[in-house]
Amino acid sequence: SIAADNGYPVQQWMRDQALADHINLYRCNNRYLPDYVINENVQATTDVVAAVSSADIIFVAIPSKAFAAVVDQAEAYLRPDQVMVSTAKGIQEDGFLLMSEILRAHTPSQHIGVLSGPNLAKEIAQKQLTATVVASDDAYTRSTIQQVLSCSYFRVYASNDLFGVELGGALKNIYAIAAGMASALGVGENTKSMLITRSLAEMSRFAVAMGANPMTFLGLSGVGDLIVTCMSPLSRNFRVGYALGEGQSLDHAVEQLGQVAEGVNTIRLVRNKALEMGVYMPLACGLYEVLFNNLPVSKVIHGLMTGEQSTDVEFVLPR
Ligand SMILES: NC(=O)C1=CN([C@@H]2O[C@H](COP(=O)(O)OP(=O)(O)OC[C@H]3O[C@@H](n4cnc5c(N)ncnc54)[C@H](O)[C@@H]3O)[C@@H](O)[C@H]2O)C=CC1
Ligand SMILES: O=C(CO)COP(=O)(O)O
Repeated sequence: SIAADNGYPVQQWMRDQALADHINLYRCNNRYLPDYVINENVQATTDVVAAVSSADIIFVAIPSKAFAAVVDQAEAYLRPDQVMVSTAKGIQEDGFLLMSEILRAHTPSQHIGVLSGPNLAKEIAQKQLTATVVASDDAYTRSTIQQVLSCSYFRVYASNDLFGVELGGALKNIYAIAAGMASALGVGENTKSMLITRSLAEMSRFAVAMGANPMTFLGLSGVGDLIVTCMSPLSRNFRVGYALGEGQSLDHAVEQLGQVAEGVNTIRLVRNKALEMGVYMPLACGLYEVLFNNLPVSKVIHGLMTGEQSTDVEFVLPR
């Protein structure tokens, strides 16, 4: 919609023909943003060939579980000169792949990027002042996305640390679940601050082990996205955590949400990967035990508070 507001013709691909017809007729997506008027430059379609074959830029905004399957449907119609950008914040279980890695493996594009940052969809729809990060190792991709998406309420900053930006978006969902749970349990502000800051330490430790630059976590896609997702009930991951903190089961919390909360799956994948790589992630591992092995939260908190006394910023004073 931002690209359309900026005057570019946009094709929005979706599976549901009735919803596509509704959007084209009434300029409105009732299910997600009933109060938002969709620009005339957006044409909804269920025809993947029509959607991708004439496009210069393709944003893939599909939950990570279905990301590769949808990209595969389009692959035969894609060209190397097209810019392909992922907006998904998750990890594919098979091969522990990031979305940029799927784009690289499943498309001929020479211009791959990711878009990530503190970007709650509902607030962007309200035109709240917002900033994001486009990450790519390709300067053309970065400048093209900055040009197409920047407007009076949306700023696009650039990075060349694709993995760092992408991992920031995926990993913060884990800690948003923890923060939602803490909020439901009525913890103090000191506690929330400790949780968010130690989450950042853990996220950046893991990302560095995966080849990312720790400095990226100082930016919008790191600390920025972590703050918004750990503090806002607009975050679906936060809401799942809140429901768990109120005593609901994980299945019930996810079912009640009715939308994707990537963190639920990401915890499992990251916890296993951390154990495999020997990366110390007490928060993610503790949350995993609560979610999947019914360990009482109080036990996890006790373990965390009495665990190893370590350093504050390990990139300053190593652990
Ligand atoms: N909603 C938000 O505020 C933000 C979401 N994201 C990320 O964007 C990704 C998508 O999230 P949302 O759009 O919010 O999720 P959502 O749950 O609100 O919507 C997902 C959409 O994808 C469609 N979908 C699911 N499986 C599909 C498949 N196999 N083929 C085609 N379409 C399929 C669903 O029908 C639905 O319309 C996630 O990785 C999320 O982390 C990133 C930034 C902000
Ligand atoms: O990534 C987001 C905001 O930047 C959206 O978070 P949720 O997926 O938790 O709603």
